[in-house]
Amino acid sequence: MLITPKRPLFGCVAVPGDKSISHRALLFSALAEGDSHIQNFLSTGDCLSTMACLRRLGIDIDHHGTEVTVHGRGLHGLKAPTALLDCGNSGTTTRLLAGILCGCEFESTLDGDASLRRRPMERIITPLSQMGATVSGMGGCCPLTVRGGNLRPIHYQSPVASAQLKSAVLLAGLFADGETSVTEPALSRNHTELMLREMGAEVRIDGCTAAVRGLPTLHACDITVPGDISSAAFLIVATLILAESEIVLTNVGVNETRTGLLDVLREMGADIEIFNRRGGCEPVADLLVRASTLHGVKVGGDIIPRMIDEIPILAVAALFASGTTVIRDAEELKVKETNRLSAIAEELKKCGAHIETTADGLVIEGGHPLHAAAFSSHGDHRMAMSEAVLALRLDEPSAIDDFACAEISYPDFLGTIARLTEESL
Ligand SMILES: O=C(O)C1=C[C@@H](OP(=O)(O)O)[C@@H](O)[C@H](O)C1
Ligand SMILES: C=C(OP(=O)(O)O)C(=O)O
Repeated sequence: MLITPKRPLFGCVAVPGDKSISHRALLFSALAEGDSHIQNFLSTGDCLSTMACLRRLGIDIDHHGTEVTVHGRGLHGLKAPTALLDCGNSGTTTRLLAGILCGCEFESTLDGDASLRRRPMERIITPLSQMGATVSGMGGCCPLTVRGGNLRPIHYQSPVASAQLKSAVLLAGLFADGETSVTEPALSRNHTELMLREMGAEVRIDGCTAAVRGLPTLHACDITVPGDISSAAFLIVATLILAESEIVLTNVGVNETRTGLLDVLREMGADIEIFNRRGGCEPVADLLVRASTLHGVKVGGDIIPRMIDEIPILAVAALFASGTTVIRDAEELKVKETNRLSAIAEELKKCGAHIETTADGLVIEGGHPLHAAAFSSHGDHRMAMSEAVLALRLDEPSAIDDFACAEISYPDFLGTIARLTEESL
C-alpha cells in the first residue's frame, strides 16, 4: 500500500463500533436467556472469530452487517463443539472464551494464527486452574485445551493489569457458587463488569477489584456499541499533526478506562474538546479536534492500561512534538499482535526518527526532519494505521507492506482519510 502525503483533514465522521464491547456483546448475549439485539457491531476479523466460535458452540446468530441478533441459550446452554475453535488473530476471543468454557462440562480446544500462538496464555491458565478447570497449552500458549465444570470461586491477585485476564476469571466465576473477584495492579478496561451488571449479574466494583456472584440468570439486552476510541485515536493524531485540520468525531466511547490517550494528548498541548456526553452504562461523546502544536511528555504508571492499544500512535504524535517523550511501564506491549515496542522503534527509525526502546517503554525525541520510507506493519493492525498516519506527514509517498491487516479493527480507514481530505479541498 502506498500512502501519499495529505492536505488537512476536515469534516465529521463516526468511527466503527468498539472491538472490545462488540466481543463482549456476542459472548454475554450467548449466555443470556432470550434474544439480544446488537447495533453498531464491529463486523471485522476479530469479532467475526468470536461469532464463528459461538456458532460452533451451538449458538444461533443472525448477522446483517453492523446489526446482530444473538439467540441466547442461558448460562449452561453451550454445546460441545465438533471442531476446533479458531480464534484467528484475537487475544480477546481466546482469553474470554477460555473463561466461559471453564464453566462447561465438555472439552474444547482454542487455537489461532501464528501471532496468537506466540501470545502468553499462562496468565489465564494459572487462575482458571485454581478454580478447578483443566486448562493446558503448548508451552503456555495456544492451542489451548479446556475441560470445564465444577468450579470454585477464588479471589485472584493479578500480577498484570489486563482486562482479558480479569474477564476470563470473572466469566469463569459466573459458573462458580459464591463470589469470584480479581484485584489488578492498575485498573484495566471495565466493559465486562459494566455489561454483566446490565444483564442482571451481581457485580461489585471497588477500585482495582472487580467481583461477580456466580450462577446468575443473565437477561437478553439491546446493546448499541459505542464508536471505538482506539480507532478514533488514529484520526485524532492525524488531525493534530496535519496543519489546519479540524474534524468532529461523533459517538465515540469515552469510558474512563479507555480515555488515557485523550488525557496525554491534551497534556502535550492538543486541542481536543469533548462535548455532547451521553449514553447509559457505556458513556459516549463527540470530539472536536484541531491541528495543534505539541510538546513532549512523560507517560507511565496507572494511565498505561487506559491507553494500552494507543501507544503506537502516541509514538507517532511524539515525533511531531517539541522535546522528548518518555513512555514507561508499557512492557505489556511486548505481548500484543507483535512486540509493539521493538516494532515501533524499528519502523519509525526507517524515516529518520530518533526513537529508542527501553526495558519497559520508548524514548522519542521529536522535531527531527523525517523522510518517506518503506514500512512493515508486522501484520499488526495498530502498527499499520500508525504508519499510515505518519506517512500523511512525510515528504514523498511511503509504502506499507501487509496493510490489509488494518481490517482487523478499521476496514475503511484509508477511505475515511480520503473523504476527510476531500472535504478540506
Ligand atoms: O479486554 C479487551 O477487550 C482488550 C484488552 C487489552 O488487552 P490486555 O487485557 O491483554 O491488556 C487490549 O490490549 C485489547 O486490545 C483488548
Ligand atoms: C491487542 C489487541 O487485541 P487482542 O488482544 O484482542 O488480539 C488490539 O486490538 O490491539
